[in-house]
Amino acid sequence: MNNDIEKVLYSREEIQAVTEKLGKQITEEYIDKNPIVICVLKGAVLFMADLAREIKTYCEMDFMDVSSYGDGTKSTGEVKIIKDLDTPVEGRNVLIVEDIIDTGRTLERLADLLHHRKAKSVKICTLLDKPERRVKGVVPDYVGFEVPNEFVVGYGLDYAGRYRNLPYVGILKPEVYENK
Ligand SMILES: O=P(O)(O)OC[C@H]1O[C@H](OP(=O)(O)OP(=O)(O)O)[C@H](O)[C@@H]1O
Ligand code: HPA
Ligand SMILES: [Mg+2]
Repeated sequence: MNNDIEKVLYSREEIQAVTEKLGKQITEEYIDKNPIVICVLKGAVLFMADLAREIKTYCEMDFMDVSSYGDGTKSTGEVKIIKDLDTPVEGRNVLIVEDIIDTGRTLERLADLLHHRKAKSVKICTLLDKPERRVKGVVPDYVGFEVPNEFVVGYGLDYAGRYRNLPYVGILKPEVYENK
């Protein structure tokens, strides 16, 4: 599995350090606000699990399964909601946790939906931001790292369902997906 990686971009230690920093900022901002922290499945699951332990104030967690990449490396353009939230968001402060913002389509769809449901505030925390590929005007409030315009995997991010379990984020060798 490690042989399919061209280059490690962020090590486990670097991810841990940035997650602690983001957790501190989020803790300060959300003290006494009891936010609903929403994990966007499946990619954000590892980041959510680590970030949540760095949020040192009351919060609730919920999960939403959204998919637009299927098994490929290109956005299909269609954002499918596979599992919705269990918690009503009306009047609540909501923090969306993502692994990556790429075209911005997923986040735009989600943020619109939460505003439509009358959330009091909607903010976004993403481990990775790939601004070069943006087609929608989504601007995250908390960002771990800005990544180059490459298909990255690991620490939750997949190609065709694989590599989510890598403890680091790396660039996948193009031959891995070009030979498909
Ligand atoms: O900004 P965008 O171009 O919309 O891309 C970002 C989204 O794409 C990935 O999800 P994916 O659809 O692959 O689902 P997954 O998390 O289950 O892998 C990623 O986890 C983000 O949710
Ligand atoms: O670079 C990426 N890697 C994995 N999944 C993704 N979903 C959007 N961009 C990416
Ligand atoms: Mg994916």
